[in-house]
Amino acid sequence: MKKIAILGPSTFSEESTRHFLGNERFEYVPYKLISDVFNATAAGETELGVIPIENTLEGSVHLHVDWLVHEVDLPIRAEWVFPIDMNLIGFAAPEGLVEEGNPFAHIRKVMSHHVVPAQCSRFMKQYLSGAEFEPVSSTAEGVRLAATLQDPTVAAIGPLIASVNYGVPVLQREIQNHKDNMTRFLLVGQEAPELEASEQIKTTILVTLPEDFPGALHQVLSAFAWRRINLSKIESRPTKKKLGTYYFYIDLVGSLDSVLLPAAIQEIEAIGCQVRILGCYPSYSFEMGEFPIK
Ligand SMILES: O=C(O)C(=O)C[C@]1(C(=O)O)C=C[C@@H](O)C=C1
Repeated sequence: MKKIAILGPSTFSEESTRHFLGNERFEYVPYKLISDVFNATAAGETELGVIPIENTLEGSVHLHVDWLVHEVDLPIRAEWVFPIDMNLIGFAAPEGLVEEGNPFAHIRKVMSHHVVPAQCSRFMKQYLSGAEFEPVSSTAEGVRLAATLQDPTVAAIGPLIASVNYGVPVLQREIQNHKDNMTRFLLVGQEAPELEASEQIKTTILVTLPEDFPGALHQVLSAFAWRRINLSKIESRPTKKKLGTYYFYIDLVGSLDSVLLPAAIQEIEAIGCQVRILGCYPSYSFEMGEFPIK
């Protein structure tokens, strides 16, 4: 059975991976940090790893993009987009201590993953302004700690699966700013797993522009534009080699097996761009209701 490294246990990473890849075919190995997920996969402890890469409200997780680009050589094998419903998880105020207008005023500390305050800022401002936020390694880790403390003044924000698995009640469901809060996850690894075909294939490339070439980015974009190749994302990141130099991280809708995409890549290489292919992979969305297991 192939192993998949995930941030976990009981995290959104685990919930989303189980949704898309099921419970039977893979063994899920939980790691405390995303850097451990990258390292375990790169070292061959697991064949594959799952990385949260982008959120509706927060945009790209730059740290994870940088790891993928600079620290490891792990091709992208699939991506999926999963709805993220955040829940306030903890213990109700002891009787007599419930403040009028705010049932959560007794909470003095909230623990969760550091990306969470941005996703729940409205609720936190309204109900948890008197609480200190303590970042921990994952949303589920906050719930685990709350379970060990059994202290009504300490709560967590995380997934329902963590509330169930650690036996800490949900105080308020769906506290994220937007109903459609989504996170995009990447499946990475040296070995390609057997997955069901998806209608949507994506290719991710890194492009470094030649120095002193006016209009180079324009030429790169036009190589895709006139072939009607859709860019679903473009982002510049520092090369980390020289101040002021950047590469472009580009997600393209299309396959390397098509005629047009390799031709566009050849064209931009011809003007002196360096191109690194990070992966060509199926993309799954929650709405498709697909389980990409063969
Ligand atoms: O802490 C978790 O539950 C995770 O799986 C990590 C993570 C992230 O890093 O973005 C995944 C989805 C949510 O956006 C919040 C946290």
